[in-house]
Amino acid sequence: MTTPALETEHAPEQPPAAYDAVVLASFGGPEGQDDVIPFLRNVTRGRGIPDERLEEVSHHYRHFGGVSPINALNRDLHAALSAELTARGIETPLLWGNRNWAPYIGDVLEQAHADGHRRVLAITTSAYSSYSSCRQYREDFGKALLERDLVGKLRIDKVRQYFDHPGFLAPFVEGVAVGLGQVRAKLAEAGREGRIHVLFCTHSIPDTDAAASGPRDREFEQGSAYVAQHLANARVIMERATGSDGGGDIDWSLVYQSRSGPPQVPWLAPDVNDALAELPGRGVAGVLLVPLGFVSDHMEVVWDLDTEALQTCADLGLAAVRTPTPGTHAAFITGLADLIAERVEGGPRPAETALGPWYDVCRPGCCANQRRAVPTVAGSDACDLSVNPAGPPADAAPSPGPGVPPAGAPDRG
Ligand SMILES: CC1=C(CCC(=O)O)c2cc3nc(cc4[nH]c(cc5[nH]c(cc1n2)c(C)c5CCC(=O)O)c(CCC(=O)O)c4C)C(CCC(=O)O)=C3C
Ligand SMILES: [Fe+2]
Repeated sequence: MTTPALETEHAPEQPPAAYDAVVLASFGGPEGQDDVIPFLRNVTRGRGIPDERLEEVSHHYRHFGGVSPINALNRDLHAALSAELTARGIETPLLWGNRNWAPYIGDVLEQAHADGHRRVLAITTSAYSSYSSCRQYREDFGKALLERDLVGKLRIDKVRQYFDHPGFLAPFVEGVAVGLGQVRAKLAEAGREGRIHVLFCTHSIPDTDAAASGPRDREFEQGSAYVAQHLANARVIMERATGSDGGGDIDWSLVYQSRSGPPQVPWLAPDVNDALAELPGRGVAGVLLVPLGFVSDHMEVVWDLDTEALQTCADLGLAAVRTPTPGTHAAFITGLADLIAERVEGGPRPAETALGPWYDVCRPGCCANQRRAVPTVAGSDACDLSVNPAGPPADAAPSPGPGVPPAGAPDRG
């Protein structure tokens, strides 16, 4: 018997394989008023989010009857993607499970194993690289395998982060092109003149998570793969959406939203509302809000942008339009099916920025935000359960790099 290597070098690409099932993995959300608090407890367990923040966020959900839009959106996405796979002759069943609400990913994986599946491919509703948007999914898969005694019995691989896949970008290019026309029309209707500014909006994350995003052995703009991926996307989108109509002089910036955590902990800034407040003084009369960080119109979009940020625009006298998320846009569904086909049948790995195509197998320590080694899947980490089926060795903690919080920092499993 050979001892498994601690830092097994996998290629960033994984050869195509005969998967028994594909699992669409998402965040999950409450489905009624009674679910709101249990859901928020699931999300924030052990993560040092202040009670006042939870209280505030609970009102966003209560405002919509305690129902997050996310589960219905995922059911639609699941139906559209299943139909697309079937139409292409890919017979692999598409399952759906969430990290924070039923159907829980652990239950879905356990059932998949009971149904005879041995190797599954995960695809998440998260496009970029960071702890929250990539590694936490890998850790939750690992936890599910450990808790359900499935280590070594069920293998989970993962589709690469698809921030710069053509199918994810196309709906934004279209949205910005159409949206700029809508803002211009609003200004003309009001007989107003002034510049238009495009705000690309994404989820804020702690500065330490931003610095730890992506593989440790690569340098990124602003020291963060998460930030660099958004900036690279914004440039491609602006070029494509404005290239032909002379709008190339339109200013844009990347801004952040939905910050939580204690105020003394630094998170990516500026907040979208603070950025908006600066614009009228710079001669800006119209604003396009582009939800670049999000896959569908879930709570972060319908509350933080459509409710709060659009109100800020109204207060400031800015004409504003929010562009669509990819949702079930045909190009996005085609793109997700292509990403799955890439792993089932092989084929090209398209990417629209110089940063990608991203890794099928995450590099050691990629997006890790704790000193302790947490079991994962779909990586070349020492703690990857497919590399070390016995679980992470005691000395497998990734060496502390930039962004790794000191020992004793809140556990965010
Ligand atoms: C990068 C990122 C994405 C984008 C990528 C992706 O799409 O996956 C995202 C998506 C989402 N975040 C969501 C909801 C929440 N996120 C929270 C808290 C946090 N998010 C974080 C990051 C992200 N989150 C972080 C660093 C925290 C702090 C706590 C921690 O370190 O984990 C909290 C706690 C309360 C609060 O503080 O807001 C809630 C309720 C929902 C569901 C929405 C719905 O119900 O429709 C979705 C899709
Ligand atoms: Fe979140």
